[in-house]
Amino acid sequence: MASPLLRKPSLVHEGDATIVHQLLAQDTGLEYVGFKMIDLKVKARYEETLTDQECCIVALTGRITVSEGEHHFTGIGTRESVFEKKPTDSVFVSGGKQFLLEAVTNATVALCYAPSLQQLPTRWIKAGDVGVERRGKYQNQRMVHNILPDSDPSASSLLVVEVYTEGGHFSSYPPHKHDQDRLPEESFLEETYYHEVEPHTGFVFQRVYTDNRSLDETMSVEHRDVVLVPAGYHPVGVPDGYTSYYLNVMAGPKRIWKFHNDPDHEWILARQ
Ligand SMILES: O=C(O)C[C@@H](O)[C@H](O)C(=O)CO
Repeated sequence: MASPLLRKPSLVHEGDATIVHQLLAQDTGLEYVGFKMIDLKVKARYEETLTDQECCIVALTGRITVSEGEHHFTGIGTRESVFEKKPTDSVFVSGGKQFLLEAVTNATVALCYAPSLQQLPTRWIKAGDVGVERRGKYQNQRMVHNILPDSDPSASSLLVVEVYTEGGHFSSYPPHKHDQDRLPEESFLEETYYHEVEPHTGFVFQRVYTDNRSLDETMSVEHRDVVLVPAGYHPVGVPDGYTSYYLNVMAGPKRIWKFHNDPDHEWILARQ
């Protein structure tokens, strides 16, 4: 039986847009994180009015114009494939506002949602301002694009990152979790993983498990699948020959990413 945490692309046509994923509270049971993935053909338009959620619009591939009120960010987006491995542009919009997307080329756009706790200015998060971070060693090396990290005060509850993991490597590893609101040791954050794999016929493995194993799901994840992480450790392993990309959205009661490593595997970090 398929895991309830693994969501396959659904391809629902809505006007000019194809909704590849729509994972809102009613679809997932998540309280804080929402996610949509949308494909737009050139010249297609997609409009949305935010209520109590803020949104980070990530120009995943292709070029789009994003308009909100008097703001027009024209032709933003930097890549034709996420596997060009360069940062892209995003736009942050607070709750209560309306935005319009117009595709300048064929485009794929991620809409990342979390509760809007404060009205904040609409902001173009420029590709050039996205922090690129290399983490880990040996087969634990991976590259992270920090689109909306907790050090950036542009959002009230959203956190957004992209991660690249080469074949034969693990990321989100050693396994860590952030499912207890007990700062300063750990924060409570739900998380979604939107995965892409190059070549697209590939797959990765993701395990989501808690200390007492009341949750313990190991999933074969394919190109464009989403994995929900309501709680627990959530490592990703990539088979040889394939490259993994994922986009993470995180949110919880406090906008701090403070994770707790699985003590059984934390020794990985201490290797010389
Ligand atoms: O460092 C990584 O391998 C990426 C993870 O930190 C990932 O963004 C995540 O699990 C966040 O909680």
